[in-house]
Amino acid sequence: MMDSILDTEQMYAADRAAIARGISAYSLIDRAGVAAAEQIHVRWPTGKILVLCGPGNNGGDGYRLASQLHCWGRAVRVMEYAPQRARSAEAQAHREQCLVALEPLDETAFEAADIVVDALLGMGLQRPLSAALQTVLQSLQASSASICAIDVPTGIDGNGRCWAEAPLQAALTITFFRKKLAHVLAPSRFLCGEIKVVDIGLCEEDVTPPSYLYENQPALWQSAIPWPQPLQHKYQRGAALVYGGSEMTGAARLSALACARAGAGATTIACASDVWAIYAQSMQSVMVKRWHSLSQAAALSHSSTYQAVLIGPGLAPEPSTQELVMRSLLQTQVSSWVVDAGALTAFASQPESLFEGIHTSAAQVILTPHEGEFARLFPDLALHSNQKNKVERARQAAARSGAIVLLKGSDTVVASPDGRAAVQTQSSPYLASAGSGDVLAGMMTGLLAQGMSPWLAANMAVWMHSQAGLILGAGLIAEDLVQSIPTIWQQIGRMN
Ligand SMILES: NC(=O)C1=CN([C@@H]2O[C@H](COP(=O)(O)OP(=O)(O)OC[C@H]3O[C@@H](n4cnc5c(N)ncnc54)[C@H](O)[C@@H]3O)[C@@H](O)[C@H]2O)[C@@H](O)CC1
Ligand SMILES: [K+]
Repeated sequence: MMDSILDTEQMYAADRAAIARGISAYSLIDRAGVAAAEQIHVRWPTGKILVLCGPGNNGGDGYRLASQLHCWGRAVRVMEYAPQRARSAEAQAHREQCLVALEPLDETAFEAADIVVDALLGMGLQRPLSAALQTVLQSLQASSASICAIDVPTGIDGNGRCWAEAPLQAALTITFFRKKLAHVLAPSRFLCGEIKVVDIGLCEEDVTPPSYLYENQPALWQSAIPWPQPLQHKYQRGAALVYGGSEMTGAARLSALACARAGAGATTIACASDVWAIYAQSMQSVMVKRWHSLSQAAALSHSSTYQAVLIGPGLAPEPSTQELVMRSLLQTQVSSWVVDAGALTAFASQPESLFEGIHTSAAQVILTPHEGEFARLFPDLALHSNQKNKVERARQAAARSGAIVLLKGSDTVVASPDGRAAVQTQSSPYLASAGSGDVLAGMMTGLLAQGMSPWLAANMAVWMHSQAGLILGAGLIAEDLVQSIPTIWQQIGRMN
């Protein structure tokens, strides 16, 4: 079973469940402190350590780890922020038992330390930082010390929400039991530096109800990979249809090639007859079908010739596209659909009709918006008009639309209407380039054509796309992503 990712509430609930089955709150801090000390000692075997302890249990972890490092002979100082604040009995007990002298916080000491441990605030952060605390963070950041955050870098909460003008940037973040949203979503993930998850005696059964949020890793979809069988012919591997636009013809061509390289046995582009020659001249392994009317175009997906359809790349966001989507989707016999790009924006003025179409259709649909397209379809869930985190926004969009929603970005989230969600945590900024999304949609369509479920195909395609970005790096263009798909397949093959 894969480790799930928790939000702050789920982590507090898991702590309570562990306490209820007999692990004391004191012992949780004990375990957290010792485990964190081990990580720090391994990562920085030498050097002077300064531990900054805040008023809550995050500070409690700080006192405990300082004692442990002291026992191992490390040079440790402990400085307290807001020592007069009331603290939990367990944090107070660890404070009283701290083997290192407690000093008031003194910013001038930062420069003398090689490693500063930030145990100021953790999951309990729930209001904007005071100006005084922000100044402390600024001096710390300006110092040459390496910063190790306990649980989360001070300034962001466990769900990744930022409460500081400039939250701390850590080199290492040590967290407990499971990663929290802050460790996987952007931009907070980038403030954590390297992330180490340590065991403090909690188990998955302590998470009730279970969390259905995961990191997108091969373990999520590996067992469902549609490896071709020796006796299969090309149509048994899966046939895919890609609707091509009349102006931006490159998009559907990229998608179709990615679809074929993702393993569809036969890929067809369908386009209006006046642009047929453009497609036909440039495609070789991909077939090109022409249509003369919208109803002819829609009818292509009314038979069971294809197992997957991609509609949107290169299509104009206009009423005719909306009509094509509705006409084809409502009577489709193709089981899996990807609706992307122009086919999403075409519904900007009436997204409910798209959702109604999806609910009515026999097909399972994946919507693949970036934040801009998402805002057009789900204005109330858009990034700047909704306080909720990206996972929650995508989950609500999936529930509303009845589709798998793949919300793109440096932390692409795939959310299913049934509540499952996954976050892609490894990605490359070079993927933000023209045509990259067309390749992603094509790869997904290719996997769907081979019979993968939409949930798994969406995640696997996102992972493959990210890997391609990481391997290619600077200088990549969308065409390179298509070319690199065989390399990614080889990489996946070696994992089996
Ligand atoms: N049983 C548990 O709850 C465990 C907690 N652990 C640690 O405890 C942390 C959570 O502990 P807490 O819930 O006590 O939370 P924190 O230690 O993060 O902070 C809570 C304290 O900070 C204050 N505070 C909140 N926002 C503030 C702000 N903007 N400026 C100044 N003070 C602010 C609160 O009033 C409260 O006193 C975790 O992040 C983790 O490090 C670990 O020891 C594992 C077990
Ligand atoms: K912290």
